[in-house]
Amino acid sequence: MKYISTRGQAPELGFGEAMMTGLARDGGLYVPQSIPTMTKAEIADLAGLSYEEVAFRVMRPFVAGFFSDDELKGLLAKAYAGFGHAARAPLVQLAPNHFLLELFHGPTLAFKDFAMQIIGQMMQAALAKTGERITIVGATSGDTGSAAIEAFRGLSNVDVFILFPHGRVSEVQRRQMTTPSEANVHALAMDGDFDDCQARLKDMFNDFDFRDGVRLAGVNSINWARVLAQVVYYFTSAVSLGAPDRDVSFTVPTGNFGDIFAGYIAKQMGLPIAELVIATNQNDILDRTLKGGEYRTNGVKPSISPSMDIQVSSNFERALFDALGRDGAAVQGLMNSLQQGGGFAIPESALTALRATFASGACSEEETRATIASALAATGELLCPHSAVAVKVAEENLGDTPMITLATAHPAKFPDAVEAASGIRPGLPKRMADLFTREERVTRVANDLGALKALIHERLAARG
Ligand SMILES: Cc1ncc(COP(=O)(O)O)c(C=O)c1O
Ligand SMILES: N[C@@H](CCOP(=O)(O)O)C(=O)O
Repeated sequence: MKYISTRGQAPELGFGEAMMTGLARDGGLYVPQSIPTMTKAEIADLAGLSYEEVAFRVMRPFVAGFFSDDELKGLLAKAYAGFGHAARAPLVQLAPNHFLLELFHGPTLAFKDFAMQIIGQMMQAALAKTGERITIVGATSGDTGSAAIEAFRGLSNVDVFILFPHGRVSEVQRRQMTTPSEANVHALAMDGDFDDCQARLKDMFNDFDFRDGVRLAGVNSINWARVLAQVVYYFTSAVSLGAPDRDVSFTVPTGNFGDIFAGYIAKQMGLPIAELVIATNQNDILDRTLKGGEYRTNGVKPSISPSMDIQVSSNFERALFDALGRDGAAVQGLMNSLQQGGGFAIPESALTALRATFASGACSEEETRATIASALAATGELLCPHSAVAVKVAEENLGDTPMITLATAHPAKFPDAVEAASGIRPGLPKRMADLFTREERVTRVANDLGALKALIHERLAARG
């Protein structure tokens, strides 16, 4: 399996190199040269298998040539052993044709654990083969950061620097990132919003002296391996509702577009997905784009679903690449317009292709709060604000096809917002009971590339 860049100018890589590289050297994102498909019979055979076994069958063709079957099975077993639910991603029914896929039973209580736990295992196995040491820098609006720290804390050959927007993540999210005491964990609270954090991360990747000097690696969804691991739960949930003999649709709370892009890959692989519905909060750039044809940023507005406070949606580039007929030069042109002018118009044929796969809807702050309350009253399910955004948009898109809505975080990560909406203050699991009394370790940093690079160099030198 070979991987190519969405901007067409970076070298083709195998799975291991693409995973360790992160951002392509032309600024693009790696995608498989072609998508392996599963037959109807192969999909039907997934029924009744464990999550790990489905993951093995779905991921295997993408990693073949880098990990042997036995290695992959071993890594998957370790990755999901720490999840707090035997099914890993249980499906609960909300209404006759509406199901909720609970993706918050991992160690940090968000869907990010599904990919981060296996990427942690895969990267460690890759490093063991080469004896290298790497520096991970991640940008987070709250959940990727803690999941990355959890996956890499305490390793002697990996340093993890996490940039999060100062004052714009929940207290639980912040403490998950600032209370680990391991010396290889560096939490950095940056002035600005998530888009600024992600822009500085990409700047670091595009500075080859810095990138090569620190052996920079990325664990955001710019890393193809992150997207790949998220494809699996589309299969487990759809099969449990009758796929491949029955179509299903998905509604996905969306920010950086990694999760819904994983659904798009599942569909390409042959899973019968009727609709993929993008659900946004008041940062509705993707909804506006799908409806109006113009991708234009208008400033990040802080919301009660802070992990989705994103306007520059990194993985949308992967969808555009396909919609533009895999024309890397065309993608590069649009990305230049985004960087220089804050947006671009999507060519008509690409827009038609996007609309053939994706639907969309946006949910206001008020609607988010009302949905937390109404879902609790109707079903007993206490939703986090991100999941509530998706439930609201899903409800507007219900039809004859079963709808699966992704619940991406545990409500206890956002206790203030959930309590204000429902009157119930969700509690953290026992293993996290001391989160609020643990000592925090965090460095406040400016939105300044030079200063960030200097700080990372300084920390690495101090670690020896
Ligand atoms: C809880 C939660 N829901 C939804 C999202 C959006 O996912 P994506 O960025 O893959 O679109 C995020 C962040 O990515 C998140 O942390
Ligand atoms: N919502 C995310 C933003 C980063 O997304 P990623 O999937 O690209 O890592 C977060 O919680 O950090």
